[in-house]
Amino acid sequence: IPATNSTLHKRASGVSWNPWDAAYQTYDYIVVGGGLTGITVAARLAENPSTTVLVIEAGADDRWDQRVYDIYAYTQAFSTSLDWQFPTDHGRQMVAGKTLGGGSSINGGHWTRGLDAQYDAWGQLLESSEASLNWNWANLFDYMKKSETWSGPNDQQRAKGADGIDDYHGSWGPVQVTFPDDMFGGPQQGYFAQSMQTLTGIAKSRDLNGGKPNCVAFTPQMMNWHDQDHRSSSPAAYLTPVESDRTNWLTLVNHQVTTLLWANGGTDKTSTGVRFKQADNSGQDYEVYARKEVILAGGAINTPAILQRSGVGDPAHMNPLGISTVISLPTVGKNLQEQTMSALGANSNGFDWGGRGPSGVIAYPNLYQVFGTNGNATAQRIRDNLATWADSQKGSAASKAALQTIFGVQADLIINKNAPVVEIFYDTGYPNAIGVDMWQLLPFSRGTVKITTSDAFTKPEIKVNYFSVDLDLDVQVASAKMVRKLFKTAPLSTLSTGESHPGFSRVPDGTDGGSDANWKGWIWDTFNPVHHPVATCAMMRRDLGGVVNGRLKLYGAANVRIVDASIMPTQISAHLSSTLYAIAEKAADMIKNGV
Ligand SMILES: Cc1cc2nc3c(=O)[nH]c(=O)nc-3n(C[C@H](O)[C@H](O)[C@H](O)COP(=O)(O)OP(=O)(O)OC[C@H]3O[C@@H](n4cnc5c(N)ncnc54)[C@H](O)[C@@H]3O)c2cc1C
Repeated sequence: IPATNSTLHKRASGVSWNPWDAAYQTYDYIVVGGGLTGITVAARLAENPSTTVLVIEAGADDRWDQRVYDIYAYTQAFSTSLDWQFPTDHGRQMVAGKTLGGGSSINGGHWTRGLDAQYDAWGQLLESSEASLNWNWANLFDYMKKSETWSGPNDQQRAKGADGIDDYHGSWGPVQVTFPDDMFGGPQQGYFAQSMQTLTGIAKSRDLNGGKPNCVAFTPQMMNWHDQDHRSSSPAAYLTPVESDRTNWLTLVNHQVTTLLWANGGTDKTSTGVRFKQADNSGQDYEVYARKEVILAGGAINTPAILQRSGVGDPAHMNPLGISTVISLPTVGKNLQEQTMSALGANSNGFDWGGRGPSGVIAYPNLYQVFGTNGNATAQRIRDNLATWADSQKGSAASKAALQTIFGVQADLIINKNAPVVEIFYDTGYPNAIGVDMWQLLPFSRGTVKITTSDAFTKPEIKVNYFSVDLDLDVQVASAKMVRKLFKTAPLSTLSTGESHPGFSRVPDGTDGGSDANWKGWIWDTFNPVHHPVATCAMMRRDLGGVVNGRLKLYGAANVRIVDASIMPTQISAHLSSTLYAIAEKAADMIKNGV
C-alpha cells in the first residue's frame, strides 16, 4: 500500500543519493550544504532524537577516496570534481570543497586560531543589545574546545619540536587534533623558527592556539591517530560515528539546492523549504519542506549566490535577472575578504628532511615585525588613509561610512593590539626543498560575489579586487623581503645554497633586498588566493552592511539562519577551521535553546 502520509513510512537516515528519500517530506531543519559547518550544526541538532534534520550536499560522499581521507594527498583534489573551481578576477581560481565535508575534506588540516581581540571585535560590530549573545573570544574559545579532542605530542614528536598546552584544547570533542606520526624530524622546521626569532624578534610559543598567535610555533593538524593519521573532516568527526544511530538525520548527497521557497506575506518572510535538483543538473526539480528553520551552510561563495537566486539581495542586481525581490538586502555577497599567497623557495644543501611531514611550523608576525624600522610610519599611514580606502572600496560594502567604521576596528587590531598581518608558513618541499608560503591575513581590499543569471548551475561572478588597497600589496612586498632575509639568516641559511624562488635574476637583490617595483611585478604574476573567503553575509549591525544578526538570523526573515564562513565579519589571523567549528557549535546551541 503506498504511503499517503510521510508519518506512515519509516524515514530514511544516514547518507543517501536517492532524492526520493527526502523529496516532498517535511523536516524540522533543512541544512543547505554538508560542509564543515553544515555537518557540525546538523549533528548537534540531531542529538535530540525527536528533531528531524535533512542536510543537502551538492558533492558526493567521497569519504572512501584517498584524496579525501589521506592528508598527505593534499592538493590532489584541486581542479577535480571534488572542487567547485571558482573563477575569480585576474584569472585566478579559488578552490572550494564540493564533496561531503566541503573544505574540511580537502583542506590542509592545519589547526590554528586568531587573536583573542579579533573575536571580541566581532561583538563591537553588532547592536549593543546583542552583547549578551557573547560573540567574543572567551565564549568562542569554549566552543573551539567543545569541538576538539586533542592528543598532545608523544616523545618522538616532542623530540622533533612538537609541543602544546593542554589547557588550550578540548578533550571530548569530535574533531581529532594531533601532530603527525611522520612529522619531519630534520633540522629545517626548528631552524626556521630560530631564524624567524633572530630576524624579527618574534617570540617562540609552545602553542599558538590560546588566543595569542603573534609568535612562531609548531602547529598540530586535524588528523586522527586512532585511525592511521587520516584526516579528521567534519563528516569523519561528526557524522561517521553516529551515522547508523541517528535515524532522525538524513544527508542527501549529489543534490544541489537551487532556491529557497517562501511563504506569501508577512513582514518577516518565512521560508517553507528549498527546491533542489541533481547536482549534474539532470532530471526534475524537487521540493522539501522545513517545519522550523532553513539553515544555509553553503560556504562564503555559494551562500550569497543561493540567497540572490532566492530574491534576497540588491533589487537593482536581481530584478534585471528576472528575480523578484523577497527581501531587499543589498549587501548580500558584498564585503568579501580573501587573502593572497606567494611562495618563496631556496635550494637545499642536501640535508635530510627526516620524515614526510606535513609541514607544521608557522610564524605570525605583526606589522612592526614585518615592516621593521618602517613599522611606525606604516601604522601612521593606515590611520591617515582609512577614509580614502573606505571610499575606494565602498562599492563592495554598505557605504563609505560603514566601511570606515569596520576599517577603524581592523586598524586598531593591527596598530594597537599586534594582530598578525601575515602568515609565514614553513613548507618543506614547496616550492623548493626549503619553502615558505606567505600571505597577508587582514586585507583592506573588499570584493563581491554576484550571480549573473537565475540559473543555479552557472557559477557566480567573484571579484576579490586583489590588492585594490595598495597597503595590501605593500604588506606582501615587505613580507617577501623579510623571507628573502630569512633565507640568509642562520641557522636556516646553513641548510641552503641560496634562494631559488623568485631568485635574484627575477628580483635582483641589490643593497635593499630588491626594489619594490620588481617585487610587485613578481607578486602580481605569481600570487594565488588562499581559498579562505569570508564575510559575504556578514554578522553585523544592519547599518554596517550586516546580512545576519548576532543570532545568525537573516535580516528580514523569520526562520532562516546562516552558519558558515560567510558570516565572519572580518578575517582573522589564522586558518579558519577551528573558528568555524566554534561558530557552528555556538549556532547549534542558540537554535536548541530557542535563542
Ligand atoms: C584548499 C583549502 C585549504 C585550506 N586549508 C585549511 C587549513 O589548513 N586549515 C584550516 O583551518 N582551514 C583551511 N581551509 C579553510 C576551511 O576548510 C574553510 O574555510 C571551511 O571549510 C569553510 O567552511 P564552510 O562550512 O563555510 O564551507 P565549506 O566547508 O566549503 O562547505 C560548504 C558546503 O556546501 C556545499 N554546497 C554549496 N552550495 C550548495 C548548494 N547549492 N546545494 C547543496 N550543497 C551546496 C558545498 O559543496 C560544500 O560541501 C582551507 C580551505 C581550502 C579550500
